[in-house]
This record gives sequence, C-alpha cells and structure tokens, in this order.
Amino acid sequence: VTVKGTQADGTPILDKVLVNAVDGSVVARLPTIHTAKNRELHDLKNKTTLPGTTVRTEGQAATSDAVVNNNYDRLGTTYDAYKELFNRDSLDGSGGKLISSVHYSTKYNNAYWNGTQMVYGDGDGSTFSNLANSLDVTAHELTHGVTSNTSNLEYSGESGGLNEAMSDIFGNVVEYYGAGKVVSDNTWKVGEDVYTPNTAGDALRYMNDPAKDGDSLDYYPDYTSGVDVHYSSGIANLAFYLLSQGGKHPRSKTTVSVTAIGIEKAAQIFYRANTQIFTASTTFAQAKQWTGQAAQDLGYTQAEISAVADAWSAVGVT
Ligand SMILES: CCCCC[C@H](S)C(=O)N[C@@H](Cc1ccccc1)C(=O)N[C@@H](C)C(=O)O
Ligand SMILES: [Zn+2]
Repeated sequence: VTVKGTQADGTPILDKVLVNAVDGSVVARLPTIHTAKNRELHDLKNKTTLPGTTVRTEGQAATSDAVVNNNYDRLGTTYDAYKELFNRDSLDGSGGKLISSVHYSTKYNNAYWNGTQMVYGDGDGSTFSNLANSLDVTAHELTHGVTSNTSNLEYSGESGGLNEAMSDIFGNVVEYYGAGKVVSDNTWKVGEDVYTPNTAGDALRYMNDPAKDGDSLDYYPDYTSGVDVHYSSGIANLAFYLLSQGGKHPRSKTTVSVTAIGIEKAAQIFYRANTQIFTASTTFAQAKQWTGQAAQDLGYTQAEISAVADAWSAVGVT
C-alpha cells in the first residue's frame, strides 16, 4: 500500500497494488477508495434563499461562528458513525456532499431536509435553542438524506411515519455512537439538547414512551391516515426501543414481552431494512416483515429474529 496523496481533510489517498513477491513487479492495481466527509457549510444570515454564503468546506479551519463550527463537527460525527457502524460513505454511499445551511430565517423552531440539503433554524431561545448545535437533530436530518438515496420512503401516510422514525432512530444511534457507544436516558430522547433550554430533562419526543409528548402514537391500531408523520413515527420508534432494550409496552397497550438484543444489532437490522429492502410505499406491517427478513439476512439467531417480530407485536403491528 502506498500513499498516493491526501484528501482535503488530510486523510491519505491510498494506492493499493498487488506486487509479485519474486521480482517486485506490479501484478494488479486495486481501486482507490475515497472516504472523505465532504462537508459544505453555508450561512443564511437569517434569510431563506438556499443555500446561502459558503462559509466552511471540508478540511477548512474553524470560523468565528460557533454554530457553523458545531454543525461542522456534528456532521463529522454523523459521517463517522455511518462509516464505522454501517460502512456507509456519506448520504449516497459514495462520498456525496454533506450540504448544510445554518441561521435559516429568524427564530425558526425547526430543521429540515429539502431533498438535497440540510437546513437549520436558530430557534427562538424558548422552544428551541440553536438546532444546528445538536447531534441528534443533525443526524436526524442527514438520515433523511440516507433514506432518500435508498428506500426513499414516501413522506406521507404509514411510509411517512416510517421515514420520520428512521431519522429519529438513527439520530439517536449516532448520538449513542457520539457518546462513546454508551446507552443512557438521552439515547431515547429526541432533541433533548436543544428543546426548551429553560426546562431540564424534557425532549421533543420520547422513543421509549412516545405518548409522553402528548401527541405521538405508541400503538398501531390508533393509527389513522390523518396523523402527522412526527406522531405516527412513535409506533416504529417504540418498536426499535423495545427491540434494543427489551421489556413490555410502557402503557400496557399489549402484554407482549420483548427480549433485548441490544442497540447495535437493532440498528444493523433497521439499517439493512431501510437501505436494502424497504420501498417508497412501505407500511408498518411490511416494516415488521422486512426487519425480520433483514435479521435473517444478517445471520442473527432464531431468538433474535423472533424478538424483531415481538417488538412490532408489542406496538400492535400483528
Ligand atoms: C418545515 C417542517 C419540516 C419538518 C420535517 C423535518 S425533517 C423534521 O422532522 N424536523 C425535525 C427537527 C428535529 C429533529 C430532532 C429533534 C428535534 C427537532 C422535527 O421533529 N420537527 C418538528 C418540530 C416538527 O416539524 O413537528
Ligand atoms: Zn424529519
């Protein structure tokens, strides 16, 4: 292996060649695999015309704006998590650009994916502090990019709830990775680091008890097509939590007892399902079937495969 050069962020570009041990002749040249984070940050300066002024690209030094620097770092952690856990090189699996625009509009209490890039509001300081500073918000939005490059789950109806759930799930899987692969209460809270800065301990959503936010669903029979995708996501969020940690429905909507398989195996199952099996119109029933299929494809034990089905049964997906 020889170093053929360096990427913008300093990582080496490796030249892999197969050499004849006798005479040292090059027998074959292996493909050079580029893995760079490929970040591109823009400052919207509280306007709304995307993408805004380019303020920091991959490998460039920190700027004077802490929000830009924080989001740049969160994108880096998210890239690293996807590479290390799932061997995925960016949104599209081949080093696609991570385009992010911060300081969107004024006091904007949201962040979103517009089909090609991430956009972050500053929050109003009461409902949200700056959303661009948050790892689980950043990973939530970047995961919409992964989903749009893979299953492309339609952002409405049951597939819309699944789309939002993928973003909450991998948002927190990345947060778990960023915390040093340690599970804590925060692993199951969504947006806790930027939601209501004046109230400690609360969150925008709760994967381990979705109904705690007063709106989210935790039981599939309660689903109707009019439910906001941020609330129907609770059905899949709770299934993921129960598969990871084990236990029963937090509000006794069912009596199914789920055996824990751990967050990393649960993440591998949901990652493979979302990126290799789900289609744009996937329903909750198909999600149950295809996460089970993913567990089987991954060579997990019969008990682990059964735990997947149990997790969905626990939230009323029969
Ligand atoms: C313009 C409306 C866009 C809504 C869709 C984006 S992807 C979204 O889901 N945003 C997240 C932001 C987030 C993520 C994680 C933690 C906290 C906040 C979201 O959940 N938005 C809520 C406030 C909503 O739009 O109801
Ligand atoms: Zn979203």
